[in-house]
Order: sequence, then C-alpha cells, then structure tokens
Amino acid sequence: MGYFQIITSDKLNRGTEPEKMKDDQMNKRPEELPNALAQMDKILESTSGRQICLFLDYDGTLTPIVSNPDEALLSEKAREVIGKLSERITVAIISGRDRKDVSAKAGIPNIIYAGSHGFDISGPDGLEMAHASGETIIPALDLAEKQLREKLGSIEGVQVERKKYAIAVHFRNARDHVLPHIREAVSEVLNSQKELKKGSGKKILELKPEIDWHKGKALIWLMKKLQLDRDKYIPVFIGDDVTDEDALSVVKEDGVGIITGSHDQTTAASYRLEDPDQVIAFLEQLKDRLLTLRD
Ligand SMILES: O=P(O)(O)OC[C@H]1O[C@H](O[C@H]2O[C@H](CO)[C@@H](O)[C@H](O)[C@H]2O)[C@H](O)[C@@H](O)[C@@H]1O
Repeated sequence: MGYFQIITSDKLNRGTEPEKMKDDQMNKRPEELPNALAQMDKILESTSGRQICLFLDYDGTLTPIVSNPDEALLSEKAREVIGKLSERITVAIISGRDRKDVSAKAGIPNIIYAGSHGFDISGPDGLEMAHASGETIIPALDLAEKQLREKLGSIEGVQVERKKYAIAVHFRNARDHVLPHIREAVSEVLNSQKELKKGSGKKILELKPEIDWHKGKALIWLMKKLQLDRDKYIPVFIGDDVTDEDALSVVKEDGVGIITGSHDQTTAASYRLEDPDQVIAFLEQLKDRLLTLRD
C-alpha cells in the first residue's frame, strides 16, 4: 500500500508569488552558465565534504531526444557508470515517464526510480511511494486517455502515451498545421476534467493531476525519507526540460543544479552540460573523483 506525505519544509513553502518572482529573476540562459565538466573542482569544493546524492532526469539528460519515445535507450556505458556510482552514493532517476517504463529502459539495479514526475517512487530496501489520491485520479486519467485517443488517434504523427499518473500527447512527428487542433483537443479534455492540469515538455503536452507535486518535491521527499540530512549530504540534480526546473530550483541554494542543453525558458541551474554524452563524461569524472576521495 503506497502513501503520500505532505512536506512542510521551508523549501516547499517557497512557492509564494513574490519569492517565486525573485527566484525567476535570478534564472539565466543555459549558455550563460559555466560548463560543469570544466568546473569539477569547484563543484566538489561546494559540497564542503558532504556526500553527494545524485538525482538524474532520463530523457534528454541520460539519453538523446529521439523521435520515437520507445527508442530512448540508455547506453551500456551510461548504465555501467551510474551502476558504479550507485555502489558509493544514493542515485535516483526522476523522470516524467511511467516508473516501470523508465526502470525497464534504464535497467540499473539498486537505484531509486521516480516516475510520472515523482508521483510514483520505488527503490531498494522496500522504498515505495504512490500518490494516496490515486483512486480518484486514475479514473479521471482513464477517461481523459479515452477522450484523447478518440480526438487525436487518427492524426498522423500524434502519440498518446499513458503513464500511471499522467498522459503525454506527443506531437514531435506531427505536421505543424495540426498543432492548433492538438492544443484544442487537450484543452477540451482538461476543461471537462477538473482533477487534471496541463503540463508541457519537449514536443509534448501533458495531462497531470491537479496537485502541487513535482520533481522538486519528490527530491525533497526522498532526502527526508532516506534521512539524507543536509549537514551530511548534498543533492546534485541534472535535467534538461522545463519540468526539471522544479528540482533545479530546490537545489539552487544548497546543492548543484546542472542543465543539459536547453529548453525554451531560463534555468535555475548553476552549471550546464551540452548533451547526454557530456552528462555521461561528467558522471564518469565524478565516479573517478569519488574513488580518489575515498582512497
Ligand atoms: O523527465 P524525463 O525523463 O525527461 O521525461 C520527459 C518526457 O520524456 C519522454 O518524451 C521526451 O523524449 C522522447 C524520446 O526522446 C521524445 O520523443 C519526446 O519528444 C520528448 O518529449 C517521454 O516519452 C515522456 O513521457 C516524458 O514525460
């Protein structure tokens, strides 16, 4: 039986508008940020001797963006380096994908997987968290999925991807002239489903539970649940998309936030990496440096 814990830490209470505006104004364009590969010494210094816990996005961060979501597969090299890191530090993949999907695609044992943007978490030693109001959200998602398939199923290049706690409508392979129709169909479905809200990402529109929960809150939840206290542990988050900004905001003050590539907004990250190849190179360097520190 899963459960859902409401967290009331200072970080989570930072969502008030004036505070959020201040945060947004501090955001930068990814190209203004230093490259994390060149800043490994500075990044390690900023940990002040605390142990890193690593939170990774999947699509666009660990794997390049591809036109068919099912073909976003993790390289053996990535699997190996993340596996080795997980022998030394806590590693979690926090993805917009369905948890079972991202866990099967990554295929790394003994790490934490958080799917549907952190609504569905599972990990070693019986770690489980599923949203308590799933009973009410799932029927709404089932109905929305049916409506979307009816409205969009016949449009070439549109893919409706059902996850346990969200639905993604992919339009990467659709012609530009059908985009207004896709947006309208999503809006119509959302107007009839008050339990759901709109999200967005790289060439996708999403329907998600109308609940104040996201990757950043999942990161904080995990740190509390695993007793990774900030005096001994420091989070590093790497992500590429707008949904990763919630987690990048959480680690901005005391942590390391790295944006991979770019999206269409400014970022709360402090460092950048160009692409998933650079992410894997960074993780490789991090693994080597952690080994040196231990020896
Ligand atoms: O949080 P993430 O792990 O980055 O997941 C975000 C979404 O990733 C997938 O879609 C994206 O990647 C696809 C494969 O490269 C690409 O075809 C699509 O255009 C991208 O939006 C996934 O399919 C979604 O469910 C995730 O929400």
